[in-house]
Amino acid sequence: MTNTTLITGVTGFVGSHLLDRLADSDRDLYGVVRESSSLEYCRDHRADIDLRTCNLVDGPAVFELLEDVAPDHIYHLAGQSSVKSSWDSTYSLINNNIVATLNILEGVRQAESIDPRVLLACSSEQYGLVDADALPVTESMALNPVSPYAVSKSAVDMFGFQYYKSHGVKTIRTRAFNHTGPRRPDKYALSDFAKQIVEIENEMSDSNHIHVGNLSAVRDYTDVRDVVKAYELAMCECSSGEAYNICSMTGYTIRELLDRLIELSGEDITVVQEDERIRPVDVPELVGDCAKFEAKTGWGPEYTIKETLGDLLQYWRREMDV
Ligand SMILES: Nc1nc2c(ncn2[C@@H]2O[C@H](COP(=O)(O)OP(=O)(O)O[C@H]3O[C@H](CO)[C@@H](O)[C@H](O)[C@@H]3O)[C@@H](O)[C@H]2O)c(=O)[nH]1
Repeated sequence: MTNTTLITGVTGFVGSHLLDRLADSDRDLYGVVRESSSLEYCRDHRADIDLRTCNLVDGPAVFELLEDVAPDHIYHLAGQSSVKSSWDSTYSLINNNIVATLNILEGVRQAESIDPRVLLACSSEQYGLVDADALPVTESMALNPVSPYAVSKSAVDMFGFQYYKSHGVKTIRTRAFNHTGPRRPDKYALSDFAKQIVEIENEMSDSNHIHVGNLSAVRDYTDVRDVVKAYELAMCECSSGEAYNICSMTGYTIRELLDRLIELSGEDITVVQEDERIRPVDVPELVGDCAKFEAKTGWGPEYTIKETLGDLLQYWRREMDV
């Protein structure tokens, strides 16, 4: 039995927080990185993480990596995660989300010497259009994806189920609802808003205008640090072949969350909607029910939304310290 964890997407937002969480564990840690990835974060946090360069779309390279590392835990976090840009990158999503996942599942199936648990990072976006009276959504809800991103994640989720049923690959499918926190890239709503607010605070902006998209959408936010805790619990305590929602069970409009960020800053700000930030379809309301996951692991979010938003602003203040 090995004691080896492999993390794909380790240099990404969620990957970096998972690394913070696992850094002091007694497990051997391996990370998969692309040629172009920035490695400083990993090296700063865990000098002895073994980083392997591998293109996950390259099947034979993935098979070789799995044989070589021989993990008993695989956190598969890598992939394209932006819903907004997915309408412009549908073909590359097929590769980076679906083919990459298949390579891992197939590699695990073919490898004779390993039988790891594989956490697949799936998404609430897969539920897509849900009737208001069906909220909060449970895992048994039908998937009605409306973005290319959500279609790709639905395929990842379904392959996870299929590989478990057909081949006994020990997949655990986590369906995380929205999450944010320090280090969140600014292509996502709250981090984008927090960055714009800090630019106004620092007088780096020509005006006190904040540019936004659709503020009426309702989303269920969890702090990324609570999400990676949930991922670790899912890996260690959840049942193979199952899907688990990870969420706060509370919905806010994006407008409410923007207002809270503005209030935390104290700046006088004018909100301006931009057409190019509006999506072809935006799921109106996504609030989850994570009773299944709670019952299995005892997990619940620890960070309040106020702490998360405050830490997000602080992150951008540090990043843009002028
Ligand atoms: N990005 C962005 N979104 C905006 C803006 N203004 C309003 N929104 C709205 O804010 C909501 C959240 O958008 P994002 O932060 O871009 O996240 P997402 O599309 O919900 O996707 C994220 O959450 C999923 C569920 O966990 C993840 O699966 C996905 O990878 C991503 O992290 C959407 O309804 C979007 O239309 C804006 O200026 N920028």
